Amino acid sequence: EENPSLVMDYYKDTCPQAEEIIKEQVKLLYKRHKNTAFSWLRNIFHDCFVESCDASLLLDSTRRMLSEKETDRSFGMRNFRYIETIKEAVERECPGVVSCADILVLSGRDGIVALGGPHIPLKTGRRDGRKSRADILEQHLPDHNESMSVVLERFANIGINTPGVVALLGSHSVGRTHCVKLVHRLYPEVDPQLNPDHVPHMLKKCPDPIPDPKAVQYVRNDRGTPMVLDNNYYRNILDNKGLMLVDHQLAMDKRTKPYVKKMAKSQNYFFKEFARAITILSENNPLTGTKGEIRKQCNLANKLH
Ligand code: HEM
Ligand SMILES: [Ca+2]
Ligand SMILES: [Ca+2]
Repeated sequence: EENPSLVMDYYKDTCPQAEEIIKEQVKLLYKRHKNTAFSWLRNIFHDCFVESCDASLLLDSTRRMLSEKETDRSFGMRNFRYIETIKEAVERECPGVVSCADILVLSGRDGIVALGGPHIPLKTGRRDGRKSRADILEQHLPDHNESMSVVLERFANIGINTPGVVALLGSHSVGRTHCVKLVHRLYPEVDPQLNPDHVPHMLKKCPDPIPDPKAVQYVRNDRGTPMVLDNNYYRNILDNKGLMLVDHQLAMDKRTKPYVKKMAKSQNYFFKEFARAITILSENNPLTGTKGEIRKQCNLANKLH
């Protein structure tokens, strides 16, 4: 078949331990560096949303092409070297069998669990792309102060509806945002839409209108439960404590606000919509069958002979 679909447990005959090994590695890494779980979750968005879940995100720059990782939209992304740790563990057991694209998605799934989120059964069988998609990345990934209309439209393009978008942005219930992405809300004057109780904290964390690019200055996305993927994000944004403009808009826009309120009230509803949307995102336009390849190392396309 030309375009086989993703299936549950694709590796059951070729590498039955694959999902178990990935889960174990995600747990071990999480013990040492809690923020790896944030990265695995964010990776699903940045890889899958730009045309395809093909691990193009993980490729290093070459002489001919800029990596996706090095674009401004990928600002702050981290822990890529630990994806190689997971890949190496899988390769030791089953060399050349499991794609980086599947490892990226499954580590994201297991990262969500580490953060207290739902367990989401996901299909596998993705293969790895051979080229960076940095050139078209901005056509897909919204900017942090994009309008809600653009955001909703871009997600609709891959089949994710409004409650799905609201749920996915709940990922900003964990992790951090660097001051470079926030200073426009603080200087030259403070955005009057920001909760005045939240402003001193933000000013303390981001004291310079032009942050020193080398200083690691950031604000935690959710001051209440920064390490937990929960519905506290929705309470924050309803309380005008959303850091990015997109977060704030989500609680203001009449199309999204009803879902924000519903998710603020019900963690169950948030998790249900989140699981549904992650599933759609993770199945966006994968390479299957004979397309692409199984990379040996996640940061490099294989050498062709
Ligand atoms: C309109 C859509 C979105 C925009 C504009 C956006 C933008 C951003 C920005 C600017 C940051 C801060 C990066 C930094 O300064 O270090 C961030 C962090 C993060 N985003 Fe998003 N995001 C969006 C949707 C998503 C989605 C759909 C997910 C997951 C499925 C996600 C997961 C995360 C996570 C986990 C972090 C924290 C990363 C860390 O602490 O290392 N985001 N996002
Ligand atoms: Ca990709
Ligand atoms: Ca939280």
